[in-house]
Amino acid sequence: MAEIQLKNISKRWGSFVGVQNFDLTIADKEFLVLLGPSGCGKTTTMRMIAGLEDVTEGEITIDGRTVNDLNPKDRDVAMVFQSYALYPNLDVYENIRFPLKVRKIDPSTHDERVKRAAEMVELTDFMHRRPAELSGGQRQRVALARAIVREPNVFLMDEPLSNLDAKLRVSTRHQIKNLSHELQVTTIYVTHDQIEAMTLADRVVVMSNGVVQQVGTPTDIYDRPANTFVASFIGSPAMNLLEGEISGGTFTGQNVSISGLSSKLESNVTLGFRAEDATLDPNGTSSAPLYSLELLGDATIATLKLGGTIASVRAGKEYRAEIGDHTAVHIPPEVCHLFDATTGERLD
Ligand SMILES: Nc1ncnc2c1ncn2[C@@H]1O[C@H](COP(=O)(O)OP(=O)(O)OP(=O)(O)O)[C@@H](O)[C@H]1O
Repeated sequence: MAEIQLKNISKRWGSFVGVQNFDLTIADKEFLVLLGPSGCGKTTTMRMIAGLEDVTEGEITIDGRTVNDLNPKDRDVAMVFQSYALYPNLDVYENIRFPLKVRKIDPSTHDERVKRAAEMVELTDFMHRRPAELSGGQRQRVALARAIVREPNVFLMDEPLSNLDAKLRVSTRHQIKNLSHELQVTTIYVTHDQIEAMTLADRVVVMSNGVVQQVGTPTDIYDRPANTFVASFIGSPAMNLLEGEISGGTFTGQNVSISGLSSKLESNVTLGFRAEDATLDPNGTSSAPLYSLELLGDATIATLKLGGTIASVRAGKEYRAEIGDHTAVHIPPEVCHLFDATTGERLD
């Protein structure tokens, strides 16, 4: 059981703000992902929870106990880093066993615990290899097993997949998802990869410049981004954003006109729509030249020039056209997201 509360925590180095007023309760057994671009404060937040970085302001509690002044080793958290941090001269078995020795856990339990952790990450056949004799994926699994073997209250994972090649990332991601289901331990996972965030998280925290932009389930964040930063960070391709104005329920801008929108708004807005929500429809209301075409196998992404903006539309896998061809596009009003043109905040 481990509920973590971040009570308005901030981190400053001199006048530089790394993390500002982060306020969130992470439920027991929750898998929370901190997502954002490089330098947005994800690792700093995690290091404050681990006790590797002082908190400038605010309070962190784990199960109701304030841990601000507690040593990392007394917080009952296990960390997995992007660099596996294994001991090169110890074999897999001894690497996994290491935290049990350090914590002076009853030696008669070690063998069973190490074997169980190794089995969970499918390392049973590699117990007597040294790290240099393992692939990157296997090394990361040793690091995972070394965290699991401690049976901690909290897992903190900092970009654990980023040193792996694309295929291994996917299989290790599945393994982490499966492990987390099995272990039911509160986990905070840092990544800048939105696919990892969407596939692993119970809730995602999107950060930018040290500030939380939105907290929600992957579906919330995808379907109702709180602002244009989140809208353009989540989703591949990114959400299309068009500058324009709305009046009497009609948006006009970037050579596009869309009717049937909220008639309450009379202002400059940013209109967003996702590639899969628009169609290349011969009866579409707007026409635009094709800028590029990407064949993905299961679909084709057509990129159009809408006024001064490039926008992507997902078309069928058979779709073909020449660059420069004019294509009609249909953007139904019900798929549109509206944001304040100045602040970027969601309006509807
Ligand atoms: N010890 C430090 N002194 C001063 N600034 C720091 C220190 N550690 C981190 N920062 C700054 O704080 C900001 C947040 O860093 P942090 O490592 O948390 O970002 P991140 O989101 O994890 O990025 P990445 O994905 O690149 O790891 C960055 O601008 C970074 O340069």
